[in-house]
Amino acid sequence: MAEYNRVSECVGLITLRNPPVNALSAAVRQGIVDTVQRALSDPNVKSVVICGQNGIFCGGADIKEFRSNMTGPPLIPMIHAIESANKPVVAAIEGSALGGGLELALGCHYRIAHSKARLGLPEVSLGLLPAAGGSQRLPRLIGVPAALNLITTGRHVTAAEALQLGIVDQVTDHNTVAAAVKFALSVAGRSLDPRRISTHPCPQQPDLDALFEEVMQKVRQSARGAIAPIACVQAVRAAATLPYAQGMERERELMATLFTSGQARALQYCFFAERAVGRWRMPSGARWDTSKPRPVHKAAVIGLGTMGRGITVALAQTGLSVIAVETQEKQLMEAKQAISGMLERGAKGRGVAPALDGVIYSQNIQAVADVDLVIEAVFEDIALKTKVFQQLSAVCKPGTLLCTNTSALDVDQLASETPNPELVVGMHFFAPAHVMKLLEVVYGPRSSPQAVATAMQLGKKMGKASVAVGNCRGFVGNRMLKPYIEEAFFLLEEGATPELVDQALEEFGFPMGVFRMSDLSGLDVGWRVRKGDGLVEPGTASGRSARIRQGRRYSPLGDLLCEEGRFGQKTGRGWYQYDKPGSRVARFDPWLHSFLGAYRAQHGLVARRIDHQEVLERCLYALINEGFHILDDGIAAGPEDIDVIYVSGYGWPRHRGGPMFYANMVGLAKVLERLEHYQQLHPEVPHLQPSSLLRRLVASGSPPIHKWGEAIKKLHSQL
Ligand SMILES: CC/C=C\C/C=C/C(=O)SCCNC(=O)CCNC(=O)[C@H](O)C(C)(C)COP(=O)(O)OP(=O)(O)OC[C@H]1O[C@@H](n2cnc3c(N)ncnc32)[C@H](O)[C@@H]1OP(=O)(O)O
Repeated sequence: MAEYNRVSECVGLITLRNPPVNALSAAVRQGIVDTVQRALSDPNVKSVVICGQNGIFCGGADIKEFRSNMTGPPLIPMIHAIESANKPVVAAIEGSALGGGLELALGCHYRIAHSKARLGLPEVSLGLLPAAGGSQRLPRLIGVPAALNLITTGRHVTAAEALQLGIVDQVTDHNTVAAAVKFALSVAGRSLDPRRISTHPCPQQPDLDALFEEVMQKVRQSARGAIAPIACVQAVRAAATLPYAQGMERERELMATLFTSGQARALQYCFFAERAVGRWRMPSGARWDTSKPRPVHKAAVIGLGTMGRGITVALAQTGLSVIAVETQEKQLMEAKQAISGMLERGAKGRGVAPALDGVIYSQNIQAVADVDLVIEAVFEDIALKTKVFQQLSAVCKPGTLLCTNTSALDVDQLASETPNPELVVGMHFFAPAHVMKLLEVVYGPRSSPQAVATAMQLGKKMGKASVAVGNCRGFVGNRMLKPYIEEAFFLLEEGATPELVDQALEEFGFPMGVFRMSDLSGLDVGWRVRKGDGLVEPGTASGRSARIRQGRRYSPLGDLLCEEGRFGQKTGRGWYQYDKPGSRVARFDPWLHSFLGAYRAQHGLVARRIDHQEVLERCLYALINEGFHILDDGIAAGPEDIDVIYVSGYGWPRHRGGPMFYANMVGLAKVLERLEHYQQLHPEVPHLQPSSLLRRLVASGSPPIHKWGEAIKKLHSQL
């Protein structure tokens, strides 16, 4: 919908009305077409202003419409009609002008923005390109290099940067609509030809071919298989080399391919999934909209190792006052220096003052007496954490929320050691905690809805993709990672190499394959866990029985590497070799390959040829299968929760939508069939046994992913 008013006697004011972001739905497009026509045909109107209601200009095309039959007037002729108008049309940009919203503004003759507004063409992040003329108009307005940067990254720019680039004509700190109306009056009657961007050539650019070649190479490298960034470069190239009409034809062709692609579906699914996980719910029936978070003004972090430092920075950057506690003086001093450095670097990047005064350092746990929330980040040891929780329960004011940063420990056990288990939740941060997007908020059976709501809200404030998950070993992310890593080990035993496995996974789109990732995080981490589980035995035994532990197939390869002191990058040796400890470039290691040969000989294993397809099926389907177990157990509320966790914290390629979305795309019946196939070949591997939920979903006709929730409920009620 678009509302029309005449203001200041001779300015037609068009207001887009489609909460919450004034997306360009069919009704809004129709409204714009009608009101523009009305303004242009009214002889009393000398100029026109277009704005959006509720302080937001326009969030772009209505993404929900993309999966239905599009009706209503198309965007391109609508924008063209505005640009060809014989009266000046001014866009009054508050809040956001994104995607089709900015394309609409580029069709206007002038653009006035509020200083807090953000502008951008983020279509690439939805697997698309700015196909309402944006890929053709923006390079003509701001030049090819700047347009390439904005269109291929989808980044949003501030009003100040937009002014500097020449996207907007004026920035105001005051009422944007009033400024735009005043501006519209001042330009009434002026020639509009120079203001019609589509009629301009692109600004001259020396050595265009070399520029495009360089950009294309960079984009291919960072895209990791995503096709939209490449199409964006091709569309801008058309703008730079073809007349406008032909450029528009190229834009249309490229968009036609992207629009129906699986990648666009995956990326748009991620967009909505990220928003859906904020609407969390617990098996008890508690939900986001019925649970009120507690106000948090002051927080504390206990333990200032790598995780505690990152968490302190993340909290301080939200403007909270933070008490950072470390009992050892030397470590406290080192942490203070490191945290100050991180705050300073972060503030520099964001052009703000560092929140150094927001952090108070203390060696004494008593200092946290009056905080609203504590995040304990001491060493991953249940006895130590229990002790800290007992101290905190004695020291903190009544009602203080006690959060534990743990990647695998039992949150409920910890809660049961405190007098108020309802105040305890897990907050599983990922290293480095001030950088990584993901936060798993872990609730136990006794966590109160208010405690979960508070942790979720705090996560959002810290800019995290926060996902509420149930309490189980490894929660969601690490629990699914276990079968994935185990399959990779088994593949090595059977004849694969770390290079082959990593290459298959990296070609799939992971930034790092499983072995390069393990080298980065440290092989000793898993070793310690396996030792704790009683799985590690001396490596001298041979044969099949030496590779069966606790009744299931077990590969001791990781343990054997650790026994050699090969902990990964930090020791300069792991699954690969590195120039020196801490170096990041992984190189082929002849030692590792002869070690694998000797290991296979010792255990009577005959190496066979393994292809990329087997690597992907075994590693990914084992991980996905665990995802189905997690859904069946009610640990994750829906497939979106799992997918957001994997895309934002585990490097799953976003253009493949997350593991559960991927399973849906591949076809549940196919995933089931391949799991059954591998399970027959490896009966001693329980994680290849298809989950009963997967079987039940296939038996009920493999409903599409957005219907899994209903299907799971129905299937559970039939049990
Ligand atoms: C045929 C096509 C031809 C031409 C090409 C044009 C293509 C496009 O324009 S594609 C769309 C490009 N626009 C975007 O990618 C912007 C997406 N939106 C955002 O980035 C943000 O929503 C925002 C910055 C505009 C506002 O952020 P915030 O205030 O944090 O709100 P939320 O993100 O939580 O969003 C609130 C609510 O609105 C829904 N929503 C947002 N944008 C759209 C949209 N473009 N279409 C449909 N719905 C949108 C969002 O999903 C939230 O609702 P739910 O919580 O119910 O999911």
